[in-house]
Amino acid sequence: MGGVATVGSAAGVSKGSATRLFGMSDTQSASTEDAQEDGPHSGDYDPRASSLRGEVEQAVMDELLAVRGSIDNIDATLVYLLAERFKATQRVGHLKAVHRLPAGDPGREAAQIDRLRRLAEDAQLDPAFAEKFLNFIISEVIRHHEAISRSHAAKDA
Ligand SMILES: C=C(O[C@@H]1C=C(C(=O)O)C=C[C@H]1O)C(=O)O
Repeated sequence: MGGVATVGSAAGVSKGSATRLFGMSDTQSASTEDAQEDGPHSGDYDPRASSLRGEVEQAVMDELLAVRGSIDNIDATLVYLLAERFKATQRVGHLKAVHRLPAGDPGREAAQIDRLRRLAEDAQLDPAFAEKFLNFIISEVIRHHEAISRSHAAKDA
């Protein structure tokens, strides 16, 4: 089986979401195909939604909206990255279920947390936050692995 696919190809990134993912301008990403304003599932998302409208000067609002454009790009990227990570961990879950291995691997987790804390320090991110975030994800992964293991055991019964 091949390795984990790249974020874009695996997630089926359209022109609209590529625009957001990689910060391209509309003209950079434009093609002769149908011009798509939004990504595949952005629905009626309003990037200008705010409770501050009318409360702040227009120039401040404009700057806020510009920065929020970057925040939206980053959030979209995070969703695709997390989706890709969960695809990989689901594969681990099936492997563990087939070979009757425990859902969690505390030794691996300790090494990951140690590494991520150091990476966070390098990146000027709060290491305690990085640890909490990883633990949050891992606990969800373990929940998935337990479910995979149960359904695998039920099939055998
Ligand atoms: C994905 C795995 O299963 C669990 C989840 C982990 C993770 O999300 O990184 C790490 C270790 C395990 O507790 C694994 O063992 O590699």
